[in-house]
Formats: sequence, structure tokens, C-alpha cells
Amino acid sequence: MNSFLAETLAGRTAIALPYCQANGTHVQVLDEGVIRFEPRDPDGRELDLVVSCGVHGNETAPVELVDRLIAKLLCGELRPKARVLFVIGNIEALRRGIRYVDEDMNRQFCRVPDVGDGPEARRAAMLEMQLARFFAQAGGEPVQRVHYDLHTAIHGSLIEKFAIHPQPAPGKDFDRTEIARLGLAGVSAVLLQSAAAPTFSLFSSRYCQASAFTIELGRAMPFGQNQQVDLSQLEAYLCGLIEGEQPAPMEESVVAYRVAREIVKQTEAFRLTIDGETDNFTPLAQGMTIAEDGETRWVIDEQDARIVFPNPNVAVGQRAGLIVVPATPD
Ligand SMILES: O=C(O)CCC(=O)N[C@@H](CCC(=O)O)C(=O)O
Ligand SMILES: [Zn+2]
Repeated sequence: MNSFLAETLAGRTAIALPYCQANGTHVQVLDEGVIRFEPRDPDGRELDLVVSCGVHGNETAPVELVDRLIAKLLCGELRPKARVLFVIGNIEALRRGIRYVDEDMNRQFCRVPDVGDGPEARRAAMLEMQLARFFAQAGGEPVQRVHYDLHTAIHGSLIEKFAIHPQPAPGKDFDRTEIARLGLAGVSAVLLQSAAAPTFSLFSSRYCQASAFTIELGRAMPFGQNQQVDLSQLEAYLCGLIEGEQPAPMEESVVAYRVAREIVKQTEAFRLTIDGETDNFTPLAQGMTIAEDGETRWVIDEQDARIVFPNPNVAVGQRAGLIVVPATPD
């Protein structure tokens, strides 16, 4: 049998009623690239978990990882104790091996009622509905809700695996326990967002009350060329969660940075004055100019600043980089 990913990319999705595997696991394909697994007795579970990947079509290592997890569940090697929803995000972009077809899908979330009519905007709205339904359907006592949106980065990085934790809703705080747990998955840093970017993880955090993270897992490569990206620790961690483990967080294992400023491209004149290939987390000296856009200059006034996601080739109005600084513990 072909893998779930291969069938999905070939356009052979069979959306169907749920069925029950020999080991009691309930399985349902809910849409193209969206599949749910539930234990025989979901009331005893401790976790509802969403793992998404391929929101950017050129970031394939996490998609291969998700496909392996789905295969293990489909053949019965993994028996879920948690409810799990897997999402393969931008299928058409994955087919073409490009970041997006029309617009960056990871800027199309939380847009109700102004949903656009491009393919990414429509897909994002459908995925929001799937997540909202997945979390709302949970019966029994309320359980922990977690969403990991898995990505890889355009550039190299001085910290290979890091997470972005969306800005919490007013009155809420960052989830320190789930941040510390990420250390068990091989993630060594977290960026605490200070503004609401319309990403998939912001959606599940704000609208589904999930502990949500975008996770960067190395460098973006085409399918079959991800040998340099070692996801074994993350894979083992996710298998454990799916099988009902509630691992103790690794205190102090994840270094926290705060997003001090977002560099937003204002016009087509925008340009970086640092090398566009600069690695993520490269330190920036105080006083240096890192970008300009007509009369506007981005000068580093923060201490211990570092650059993350430098990219002058984004659309006007989008983020062209983040300036981050060490987060002081409260
Ligand atoms: O490497 C890059 O420049 C971009 C990598 C990437 O896709 N990052 C995500 C982060 C999303 C977030 O801030 O939560 C993105 O830009 O969508
Ligand atoms: Zn991405």
C-alpha cells in the first residue's frame, strides 16, 4: 500500500466514515491531508494532539516525519492513547516543491471574516475548521491540548531546532511547562512572540486554547534530501505522547528569547544591509544598520540582539526578519 503522503500527493484522498482497526484504534480521513486517530476508549486519555507539517511546500523533512508516524499508526505498530490529528498543510505547493502557490499560507490564519479567495487562504480556513472541530469534539474531562506546527528554515541556524511560541491572549501567559517539555524533543530554544502574527500556531493558541508552537527543525530541502536533518529525538518524543506518555519537562533545557522587534517590509525598496544568507541567531552589534526601506533604517539599539528569519524577498507588508534578545526570567 502507498503511504498516506504518496496517496495525498497523487490526489487519491478517500474521505470516508471512521473505521476501526483490529487493535481498536479509530481512524478517519477528514479531508485531503487531514487524518485523525482515536483510541478505543478516548475518555481515559490525557492529551489531544495536533501535528501539522507542510504549511510551506518546500519544507519536507517534517512531512516525511509525519508520514512515518501515520504509517506506524496505520499498521498498528503505534497504538494511540491520545487523540491525534495530523495535517499536511499546503499540498499543491508540496507537489510543486515551492513555499507557496499564491500567498504565504502561514499568514492566512485568524482572518475570519476577511478570508481571501486564493488557494492558501481557502485551505487555511478549512484547516481552522478541522482544528476547531477536533478540539471541540473531545468528550470526557477536559484534557491538555497541544499543537506542533512543524517547519524547516530557509537559512542555516546557529541553533538548529527552535520553537516560536505565539503571543498569548490578553491575561494569559506563555506555557512554561510545555516550553520545557520541548527539550525532550531536541528543541533547544524558544522565541516568545510579542506580536500576533497570523500563523497556524496563533490560531490554535487563541481560538482552540491549545499550547501551540511553530517548530523549526533544520534547513528546508526537497523530498528525499533530508539526511542532514535528524528528527529521531522528535520522532521518539511524539511516539511517546501518542502512546500516552506524559514526560516530566526538562527544566532549563530550552533557552528563551523574546522577539524585540519585527522588521516589516514597507515598500519594494526594502533591502537588508546584512548578508541575506545570514544564519538565524547571528549576533548583531549595537549601532549597526541591518535593513533600510526608503527613509526608514533598522538600527540595532538592543543589547545582545540576534537576527532570525532574515528574508528581503517577502511580500510588501510581511515580516522580513525578527530581532530577538534573551528573555529575562520573571
Ligand atoms: O526561514 C525562514 O525565513 C522562514 C521559516 C518559516 O517558515 N518560519 C515560520 C515561522 C512562523 C511563526 O512565526 O510562528 C514562518 O515564517 O511562517
Ligand atoms: Zn515554514
